[in-house]
Amino acid sequence: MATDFKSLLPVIDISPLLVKCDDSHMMEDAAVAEVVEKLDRACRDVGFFYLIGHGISEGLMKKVKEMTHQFFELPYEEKLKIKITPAAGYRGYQRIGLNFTGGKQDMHEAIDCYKEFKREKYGDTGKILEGPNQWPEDPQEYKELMEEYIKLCTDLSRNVLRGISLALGGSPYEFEGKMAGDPFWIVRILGYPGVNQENHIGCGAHTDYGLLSLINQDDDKTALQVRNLAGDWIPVIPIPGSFICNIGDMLKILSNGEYESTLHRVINNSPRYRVCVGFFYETNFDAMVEPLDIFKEKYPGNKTCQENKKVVYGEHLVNKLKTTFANLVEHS
Ligand SMILES: N=C(N)NCCCC[C@H](N)C(=O)O
Ligand SMILES: O=C(O)CCC(=O)C(=O)O
Ligand SMILES: [Fe+2]
Repeated sequence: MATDFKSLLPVIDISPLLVKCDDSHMMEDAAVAEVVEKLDRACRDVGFFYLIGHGISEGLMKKVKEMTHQFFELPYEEKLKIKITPAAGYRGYQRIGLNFTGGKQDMHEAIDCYKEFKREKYGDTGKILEGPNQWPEDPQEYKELMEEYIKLCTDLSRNVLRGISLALGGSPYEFEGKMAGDPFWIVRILGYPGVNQENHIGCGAHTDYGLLSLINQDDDKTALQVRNLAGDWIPVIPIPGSFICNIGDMLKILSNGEYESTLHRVINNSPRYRVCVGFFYETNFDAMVEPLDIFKEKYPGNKTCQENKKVVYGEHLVNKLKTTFANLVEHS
């Protein structure tokens, strides 16, 4: 059963897997097999882990956060130039309190971005997300930096998922091809004001929606919390240069419930402003997601998941958007 942990999340050095990630016999390498074993333990016990040795430079990760701080420090009117609206495909800047989780306002502001796609590519389901991303003009190099960063995070996520696919007992490629050969992605650029007496929930308890999340958070504040089976909230103390990785709802379904998407929330108790950039690697937007045959065979005991779960990823995302932005109307 997942989420049975007490304190520190596991730390996984993924570098041996990255060296061999294009070799279909990667599991024959002892160092790769060791990484895969660690991924299995982490995904089974916690659903969250620190990722190190991932090949994205600490300099780039820092620059992304520094520029994000610069953006959120701009005057409100300036930020509103890229305001999120339904007409803009729910892409762009949202003020503090616009995002709802579990029916409550979240104390964060954000820029939401989604992979861009051709109009009508995903029919009626995809329509509400159509539109180009809205990048700020200030800081000037932000768009370019983020596009480079997104490319690196996409490649890294695919490779980490090869390890997770092996960890579940599949080939390295169970989360590619039909399911995620054309992976959708989400980027949330998040800013959390320093501690505030009234409501200090930066982001309420939720699970992430897709396959794998890569969280790049400020090094000097602890705000993210992960819930274990006992119901305790475990703080995720930052490790500089690491990503926090966690499993999303689609991976839970595809794995036939063998791995779970773990609940987490954010409370910035520091007096200082915190930023975090979340990259969310998802299945294909139009994938019909249900437990994979191979994992139904391997884990036949997991009946609840098999019986209840079958969802088109894009519909899952759009449903989440509708509750998250129930207050967002054209003229707000
Ligand atoms: N793509 C991700 N992970 N987004 C999470 C956003 C925060 C939770 C959201 N308001 C909700 O209610 O789901
Ligand atoms: O701010 C964080 O550390 C995590 C944010 C988060 O959980 C999310 O956007 O899904
Ligand atoms: Fe999350």
